[in-house]
Amino acid sequence: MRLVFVGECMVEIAPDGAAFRKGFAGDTFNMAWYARHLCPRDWSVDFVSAIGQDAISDELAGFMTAAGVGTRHVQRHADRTVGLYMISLKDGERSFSYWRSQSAARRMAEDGAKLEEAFDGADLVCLSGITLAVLEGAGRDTLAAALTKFRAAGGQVAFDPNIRPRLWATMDEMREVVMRFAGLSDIVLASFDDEAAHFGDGSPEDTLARYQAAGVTEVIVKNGADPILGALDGQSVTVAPAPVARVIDSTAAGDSFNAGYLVSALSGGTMAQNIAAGAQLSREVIQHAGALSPEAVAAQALETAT
Ligand SMILES: O=C(O)C(=O)C[C@H](O)[C@H](O)CO
Repeated sequence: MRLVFVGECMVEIAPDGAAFRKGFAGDTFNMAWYARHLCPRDWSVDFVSAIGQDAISDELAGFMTAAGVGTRHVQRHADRTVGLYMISLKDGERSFSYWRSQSAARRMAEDGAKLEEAFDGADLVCLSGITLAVLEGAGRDTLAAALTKFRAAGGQVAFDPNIRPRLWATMDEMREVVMRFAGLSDIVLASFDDEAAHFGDGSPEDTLARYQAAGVTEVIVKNGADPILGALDGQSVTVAPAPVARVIDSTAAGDSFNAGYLVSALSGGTMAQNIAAGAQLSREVIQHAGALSPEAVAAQALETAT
């Protein structure tokens, strides 16, 4: 299997006791990182993005490579560098501050031929609403064309709308772009609180129905600590996640869920198994600080083995 994730990875400044810890993260990279840790060794996981040519960009590229995520399709731009974000925590619930308006990643979809080359031969291409929000110029159209070609050749597209209002010029634009790319996707992994707040959905079933109406065959509606709803080809399931005594940092809850779900699905799991795999990893991740947690991966492996 070959999995390709498209998006932006930034420097992450995460609270660590009274100090802060520097890391690297960004929603689709988080998915790639967790997928790489979960999937069989002979699968490949690649990241498509753009970074700079400075020291911090070199460090980021080295971090990706060390994690086993392929950087062959990460472009390097001399006149830009990587974005940065900081996590603030209140009772375990995260909020973000961003310094990314000029990041290199905004230029990742300038060249359609490069995208097509990156997607060629992949089984799954995964992107998010954040990927779309940051693209400059004609990037969205270029990406849409490459995804269309990839699907026509038999590939599957997974999409998490991951709505970050501050990254969009207007909410109308966000809604239009999210529904356009949902229409180019086979799998949508949505979060009910975002969808309720920005699309006015009254229930997870409303979210499911809206994406099904856009032509998506596989829809998952995550819902925090509440039951997760999934539907594939008209059959739906609901899975209740196990409760967590204390949430330390909810950053990457949805990203890790997606990784667990997608690796399980590509391994031939049933929808209920795939949702359970996603929920189990996400449960570990929110009990650790920062987006990327080797401890959460280790705890997940232990739980799976026992
Ligand atoms: O908010 C973003 O753009 C990020 O990618 C930062 C976080 O790692 C991500 O949101 C967690 O899901």
